[in-house]
Amino acid sequence: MSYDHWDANPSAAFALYAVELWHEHRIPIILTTFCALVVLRIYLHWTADQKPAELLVFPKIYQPEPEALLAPALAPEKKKEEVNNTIAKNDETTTTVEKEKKQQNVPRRIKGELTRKTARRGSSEEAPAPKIQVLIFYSSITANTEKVAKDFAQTFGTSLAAIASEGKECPFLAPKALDLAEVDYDEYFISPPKIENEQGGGPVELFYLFLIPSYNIDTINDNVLEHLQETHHDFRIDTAPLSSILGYSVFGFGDREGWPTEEDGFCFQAKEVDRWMAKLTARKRAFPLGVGDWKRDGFARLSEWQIGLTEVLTLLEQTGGLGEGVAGSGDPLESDDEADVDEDDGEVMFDDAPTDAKATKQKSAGSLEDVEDLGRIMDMSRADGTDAKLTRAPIAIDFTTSGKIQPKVRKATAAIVVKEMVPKNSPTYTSLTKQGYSIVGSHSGVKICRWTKSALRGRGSCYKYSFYGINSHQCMETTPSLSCSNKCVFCWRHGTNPVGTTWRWVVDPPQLIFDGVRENHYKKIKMMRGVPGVRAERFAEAMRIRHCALSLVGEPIFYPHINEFLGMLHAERISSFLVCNAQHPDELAALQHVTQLYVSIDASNRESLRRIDRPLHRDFWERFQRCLDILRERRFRQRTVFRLTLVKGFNVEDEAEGYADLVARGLPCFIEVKGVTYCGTSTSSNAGLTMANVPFYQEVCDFVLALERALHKRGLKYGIAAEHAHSCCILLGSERFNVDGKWHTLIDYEKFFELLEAKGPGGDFSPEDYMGAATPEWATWGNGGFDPRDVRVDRKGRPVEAAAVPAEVN
Ligand SMILES: Cc1cc2nc3c(=O)[nH]c(=O)nc-3n(C[C@H](O)[C@H](O)[C@H](O)COP(=O)(O)O)c2cc1C
Ligand code: SF4
Repeated sequence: MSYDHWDANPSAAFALYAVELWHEHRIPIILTTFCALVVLRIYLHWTADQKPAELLVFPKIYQPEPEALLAPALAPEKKKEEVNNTIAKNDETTTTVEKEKKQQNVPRRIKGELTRKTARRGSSEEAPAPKIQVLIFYSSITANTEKVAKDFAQTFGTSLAAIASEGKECPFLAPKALDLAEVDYDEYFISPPKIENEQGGGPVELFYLFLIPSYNIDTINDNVLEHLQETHHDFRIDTAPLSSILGYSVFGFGDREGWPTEEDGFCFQAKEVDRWMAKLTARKRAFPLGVGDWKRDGFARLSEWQIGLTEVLTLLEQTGGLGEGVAGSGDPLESDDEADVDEDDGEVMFDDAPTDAKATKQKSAGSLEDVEDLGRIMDMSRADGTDAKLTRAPIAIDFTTSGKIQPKVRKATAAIVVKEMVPKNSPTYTSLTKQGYSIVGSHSGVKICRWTKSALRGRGSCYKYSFYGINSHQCMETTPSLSCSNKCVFCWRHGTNPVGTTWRWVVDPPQLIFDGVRENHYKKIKMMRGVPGVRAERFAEAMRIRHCALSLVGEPIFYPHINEFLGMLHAERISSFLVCNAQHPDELAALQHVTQLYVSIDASNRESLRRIDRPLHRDFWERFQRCLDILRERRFRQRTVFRLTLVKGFNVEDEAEGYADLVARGLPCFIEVKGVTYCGTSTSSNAGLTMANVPFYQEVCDFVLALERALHKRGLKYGIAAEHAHSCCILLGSERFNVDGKWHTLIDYEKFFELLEAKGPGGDFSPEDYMGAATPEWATWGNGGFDPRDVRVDRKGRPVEAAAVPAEVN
């Protein structure tokens, strides 16, 4: 290359030189530049990690003030120093101006959770937890309630002070008693007042209690009620303006001397306050309405109510809510109209569907999983301390032929693939849980019956209260075997229960079943806490099961460890009414003492029985008769009952004579006759059953009179002892239970347990040994059988004078 022209044209010469240079050294130039860029990139990346908050794309509005970035506890100097340090560090890579700009324009990067302004109750977050202020509103004319309210505030305050979770400050402020004659209604009942936390800091949430004596004369109560009602109806105000309070509950004082029943006005104003508060709070009834007679049980009832409330507030403190369940618990799935619930027929179904949905989502389990479950169940049983031999199931028991029990032990391979009767992912499980059953283990179930709910609401117990003195709200309805060997046309189990003649499933240990059914029963009772009309007194009583009806669905004596299960009930002084279908004579013969032993007598002859019960056993009639013989043998050991279910067109007409023959064979202590309940399911429709098959109460009466005549004709000493028209049910008794012209159908339960404890489950004692007091007059034949203490309602919940409503009866 020549450089002669440098002088003539230096710029052209330089360009020429640069091009030449490029051509000669372009590879090292490119590589050097590349390396320099890589180094720069690494450096920038590294410095970016050091300053994560500096994102350049957000506008200024998201930029918090520098002070806000710093902990409020820092001293101003320290804050300034830190800001300077941050800026100085940034200067290493960018200009100060750029740094400040970035500092102001970027949002703070937040790591972890947002800090809530209000800390959740029981949490350890920084913001002060809200305090709970219990306000006790009372009215009082003759000053009784005023004194009670003031004392109550003291004692309740003491119980609340003991509630605080471990290591945490007590969330409750001292309860305040407020006289409704002095408070400004607008301040408390149009919207909850803003209450100052006297202990300083943190918000205050409110819980309302009411102590209300009733007066059928004009008093302050009328003003209060009028105000509550007007507030609810005021179109300018939300219909539930008090929905932000935590909960409420009402207790009423009254006088049974002047106002013996609620229909007569006992505690009527407390009921009214309860009703309006439910509306104003959007059903935040935290505990059922309590009522007490000022002169008799007022204080006992009040202290029960207080115990219940303490439990509710403990739950509130721990979870922040009133607990799962029905209206009043804050459960959003509840009916949104209190009146609807008030007017239903008492049937509140617990839909376990979410669980089902989960269950159905589970992938289908194979036999291998069943084997694992079996292992699990056995392990659990041993952990429980249950006798290992009780868990050595599965046992394959052949129920298809009668004779001495011969458990057929199958080949080893068959035992390995043994399945659960009702696996969680089965349609049967889904269907049963949708109907309100809780499935326990793999073959047991528990459900709250309609009468238990009815009794909790003071609307009457089932016929077993009238006949045998059983409180329906203390009755647990359960079965240890959901499987049955019949497919009765009138079965209200919706045809979903498994059927079989042989136990071919996993056998759960009795302790697992007992614990599970008890736990689920109580859980369902607790869910009734917020239901309108539930009485605090009965609710408290219901938390102690006293009776078990082993009759829910399936065949209880199908369960191989039924005697052990009964032993567990009796050990807790829970009486047992066991209903069997007269198809398992061997198991019946092996059955130890139960409080009352039922055999279903669904027909008087072979053909009728086949049509009605649709039995799976080929030798059903022989089995049936053998069961009657066993009952006859046992009549001085067990309190035996024939249960006749009348289905018009199937087993009523002209069958009284046939039934009398069966009675002559079995000689039961009692005969219960009831009209069938139509459940309207496909099972019943498929079986050709319609409402026309349901007998009227008068028809049941006619049948019973015909049966009585037929019995007398045969020289059998039976008479009509009691009735429960509401359930379409009538009881005939052996004269053994008629003492000096008075029927004694009630049971002395305490005596039964004493005898059992003294003589053992197979001990020698007779039904007369635990015969109870005389049947109450109102329950005897001709008097209807409805407990005068309860309020009779029709299916809409309206009080009625007399009704014969066929109902679910077990
Ligand atoms: C005039 C009068 C009317 C009453 N009316 C009823 C009533 O309708 N229903 C009821 O259960 N109790 C009724 N009682 C009973 C009171 O509710 C009961 O005595 C209550 O404990 C009074 O509370 P106090 O002293 O706080 O006012 C009535 C009492 C009086 C004196
Ligand atoms: S109907 Fe049956 S389960 Fe219900 S309360 Fe009466 S006995 Fe108990």
